[in-house]
Amino acid sequence: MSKFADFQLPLIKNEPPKNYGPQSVEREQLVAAYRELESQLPVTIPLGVNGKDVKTNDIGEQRCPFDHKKVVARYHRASPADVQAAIESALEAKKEWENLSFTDRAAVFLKAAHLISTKYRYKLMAATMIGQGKNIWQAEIDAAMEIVDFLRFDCKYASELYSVQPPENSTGVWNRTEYRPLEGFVYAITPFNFTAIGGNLAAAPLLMGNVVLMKPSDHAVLSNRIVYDIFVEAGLPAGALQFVPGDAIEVSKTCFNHFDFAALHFTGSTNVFRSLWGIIGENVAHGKYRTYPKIVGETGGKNFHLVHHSAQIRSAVVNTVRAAYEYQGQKCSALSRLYVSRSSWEAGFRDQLLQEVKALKVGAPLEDLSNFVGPVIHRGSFDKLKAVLQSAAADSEVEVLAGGKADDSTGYFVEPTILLSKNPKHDIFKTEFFGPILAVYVYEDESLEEVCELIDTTNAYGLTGSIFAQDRIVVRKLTERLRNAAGNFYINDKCTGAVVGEQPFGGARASGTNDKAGSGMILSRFVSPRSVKDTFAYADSVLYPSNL
Ligand SMILES: NC(=O)c1ccc[n+]([C@@H]2O[C@H](COP(=O)([O-])OP(=O)(O)OC[C@H]3O[C@@H](n4cnc5c(N)ncnc54)[C@H](O)[C@@H]3O)[C@@H](O)[C@H]2O)c1
Ligand SMILES: N[C@@H](CCC=O)C(=O)O
Repeated sequence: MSKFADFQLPLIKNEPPKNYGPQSVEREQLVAAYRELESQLPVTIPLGVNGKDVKTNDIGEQRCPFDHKKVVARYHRASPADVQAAIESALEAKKEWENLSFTDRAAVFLKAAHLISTKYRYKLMAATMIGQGKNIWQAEIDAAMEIVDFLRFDCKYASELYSVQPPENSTGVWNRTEYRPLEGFVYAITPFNFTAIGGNLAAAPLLMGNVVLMKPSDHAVLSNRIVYDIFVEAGLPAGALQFVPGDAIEVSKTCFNHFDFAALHFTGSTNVFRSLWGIIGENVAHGKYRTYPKIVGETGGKNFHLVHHSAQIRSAVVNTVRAAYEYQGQKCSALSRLYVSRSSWEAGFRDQLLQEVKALKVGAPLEDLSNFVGPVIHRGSFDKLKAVLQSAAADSEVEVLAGGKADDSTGYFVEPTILLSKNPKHDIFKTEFFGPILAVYVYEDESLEEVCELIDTTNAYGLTGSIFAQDRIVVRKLTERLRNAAGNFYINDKCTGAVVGEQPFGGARASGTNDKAGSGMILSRFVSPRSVKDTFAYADSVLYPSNL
């Protein structure tokens, strides 16, 4: 592969938001795209193997969470033989894909970003709204802005990584570091809740020259397939990315049993990730793989807001409501435990919080644009959340301050709920519910150290957290004290809404490997660097001076 210049990437900037206000062009175009997609349901989705659509005899259904009778997609499910074929054709495609220059690989993803920002923006948003139950704004920040940002910033970070070269060359020597793609294939498993994350789980390793098998979440097959099609339209060669929806355990088993399995790129729940790590670890112990697979996973959270008595109350309330209830609390970053000082609680926090939460409208995204809270994703989630509400209502240690009801007559709707408890070790402060349920503990103003200890040790997670305080000395102390409690830490802001290029995202402890999606750090997990020493001097004596 000849090289005649060091090309510069175009200036990489965040995708600007559109605002979708009344009478705006973007609102009109989005609604039109939504209606068009709605008229085409159910969409048939084949596998994408070696660049070809493959149909199987095994059909799965993705249903609309706010209207569960409506089938959004009928998707073909891969058998073990289909997955095996996908792996072999990915390994075949690898030779050409990894030998393309970085410029050409980056061009594919910059073009995909452009296509999503323009031609496919509203289609991808509509699929995310109908399939995953997002309202307009939540779809815009995910299926338009964040995915475009991932694709563009990945190119910038990859280019920066490639430029990291050994700082020293002895006389007559040229040292170089080559960032080789992994030997084998990458297996990407996507979550339901972010179209952008699904896209980036495939795109990040692909950009570094890897080939990828993508198993979409059963509840995001439509949006994930549109992303796959966009990558292909942008010039991704056949076979570099294989789209294999199917039984999660079966598809994974075939991947994990393959000698050339080189990396897992996962986003989803903690328990699933732990079990996958166990399977891979066991296989490693039996020498099943060519190389030690990389394991990259972003998982659950039980994220906190800590409101100090010096906090500006109104701002802390507004941020609390948004963080807990946007997208029905189904962001891994969502707020689910609030620790508020008694004086703030009594000086207006409580009343404003209740007033705001009771005013939140619940319903389908386009039925009424003022609906702030939509449906939870599926029957399993609805049943689990309903059981949490029932047990809270019967629990003498818990007071239901707002919400508490659930209705699945048309869609999976759960009321935005506030649970107050005097027991800070209650399960409501420990378990990730992944729904619109906020647990509240009111602490005495003078017990700041005790509350920090609670935040840090009550559960196993370490994903996101925020502190609200105007007193700068307190801000400094809390920032130090809670250093390991969150991988994304916010001061006087909500614990959701990380922006690629601004706040690389991820947490440690039970929340994941903290490789930070939307940064160069994660890209470095998908390469196997080679150090090359190129010597120009001739050797002419075996003995060293010290041997003389
Ligand atoms: N930390 C982050 O960056 C981040 C981002 C988004 C979501 N999440 C987490 O994801 C979870 C919600 O997403 P979800 O409901 O899609 O999670 P999930 O764990 O149920 O599913 C995630 C993916 O794993 C697959 N899967 C499920 N069981 C499997 C098994 N036994 N073997 C192999 N694959 C399996 C699913 O089919 C899906 O594709 C929450 O816990 C949330 O906190 C974390
Ligand atoms: N990056 C998103 C969360 C992604 C997880 O679901 C945020 O910061 O809110």
